[in-house]
Amino acid sequence: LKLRKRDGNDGLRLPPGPWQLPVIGSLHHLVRSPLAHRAIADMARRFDAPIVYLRLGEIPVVVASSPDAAREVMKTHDLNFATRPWGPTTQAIRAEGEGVVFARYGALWRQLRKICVLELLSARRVQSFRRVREEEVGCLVTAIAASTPGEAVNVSERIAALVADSAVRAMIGDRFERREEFLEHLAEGIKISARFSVRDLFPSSRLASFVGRTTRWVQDNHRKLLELMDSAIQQHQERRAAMDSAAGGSSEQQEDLVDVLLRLQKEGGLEVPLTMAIIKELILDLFIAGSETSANALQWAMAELVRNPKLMQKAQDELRDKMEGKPTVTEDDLVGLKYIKLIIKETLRVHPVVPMLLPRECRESCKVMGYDIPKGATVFVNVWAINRDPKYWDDAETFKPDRFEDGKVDFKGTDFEFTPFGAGRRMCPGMAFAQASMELVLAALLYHFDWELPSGLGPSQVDMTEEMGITARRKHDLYLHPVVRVPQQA
Ligand code: HEM
Repeated sequence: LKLRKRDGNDGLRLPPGPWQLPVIGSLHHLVRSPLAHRAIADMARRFDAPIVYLRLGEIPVVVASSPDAAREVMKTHDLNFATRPWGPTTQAIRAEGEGVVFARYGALWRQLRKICVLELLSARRVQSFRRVREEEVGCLVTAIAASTPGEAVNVSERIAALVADSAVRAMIGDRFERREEFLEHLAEGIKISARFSVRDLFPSSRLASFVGRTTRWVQDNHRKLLELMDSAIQQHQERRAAMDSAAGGSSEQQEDLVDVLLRLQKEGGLEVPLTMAIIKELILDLFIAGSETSANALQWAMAELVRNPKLMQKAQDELRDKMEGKPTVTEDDLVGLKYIKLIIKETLRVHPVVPMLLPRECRESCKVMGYDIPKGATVFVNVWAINRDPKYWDDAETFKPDRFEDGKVDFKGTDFEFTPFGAGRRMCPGMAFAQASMELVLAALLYHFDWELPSGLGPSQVDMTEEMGITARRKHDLYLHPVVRVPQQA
């Protein structure tokens, strides 16, 4: 790995980066390691640089790799980096409505963001889905308790199904007839979107567009998902109309997120009208942003705990002391529990499921850490590297939830050595939603069961191989034997 010349690029002082080849730029430095966050962390360490510059195909890419660089991107110059790149794949599928996650900075994004923060993902709304979460977790515990004795349970699969089911109920409601079909296409979409799209790296090349089959797959899948959203919306409208006429126009019921959006659309008065296309994209965005992330974080948490039986025991002792044999875990029981929260924080430090945050784009040339960042560059923040940097963390590679006990560092977006949800204007608005679902699931799994590894496997042998999809997830499913300790009341 040689240092690319720092100067000499139109007089710009670009951040250091590896040497480049014509056409492909720095791509060859990443092909051997599909886990880009690791390869780029390695580069930053070798250059001893807080920020790294690469060129991936035609795209200039800058990766902030220290807390100070992260602060400059997400606080000092937040507004300048508050847009997302708009590559050919995004363009192709978001022709009618941008959604919020990949929306460009502007009036539409500002409005959708406000709707997310104030209406869809607010603490009050998250609280309104408490019954959904408790019921779904109850079903999970029942299913695990009923599993065949002596057979290991696929914990990864169970967690993913629970998170997806809870999300469908909160977002589209209990009665969506095409639920299975929707979840299947969503899973397929998540798989395809994780594929590398040649066309996005060479947006001006017609050849890349020709070989870029991924874009077409993504497009087909997206079209199908939109059609399914159409039918969900139609079902909502029919139900609402029936209820309104039965109740003389004053029906009150628990709203799911589609209900909320349809109500806001009807009330009107918004700066940018909420079209059906926007509503559909927004709901899909929330599904994709919300399910994979929380499910993967929970799987990592369980894997870390079986690797560290003493920590698992500590969490179980706290839960079982507090609960005194109560037959079900409810969200009231979580108040005052400390260790579960520390475990979730430490999981997101060691396994930040969105390891380089989502890409931002530099709107106007500016300087970060004294280096020139060209207009149009794609900008990432390598939180995976920052979260494991021994300059900021003692014993950085070790899973130690107790490190957060003094409460000094949190993931709320003000401590730049720890931003698994990002920071600033584009920070994750789903933090409260994620926390509520992760805490209850983890508490129930640890309270009702003890967990044993398949025979012959010691804690240090638990496979922790990582795979990059749209999130950094476990490559292999986690299988464990549950032993019921506190039976759940039917
Ligand atoms: C462990 C769980 C989660 C993690 C680690 C996570 C992490 C993130 C990260 C890193 C970003 C990008 C931030 C940036 O660019 O600075 C993001 C954006 C976003 N997340 Fe989450 N997220 C989680 C759960 C959720 C949930 C449950 C929802 C909604 C139900 C959600 C909705 C969103 C949305 C809408 C955005 C886009 C925000 C924007 O671009 O303005 N996330 N999330």
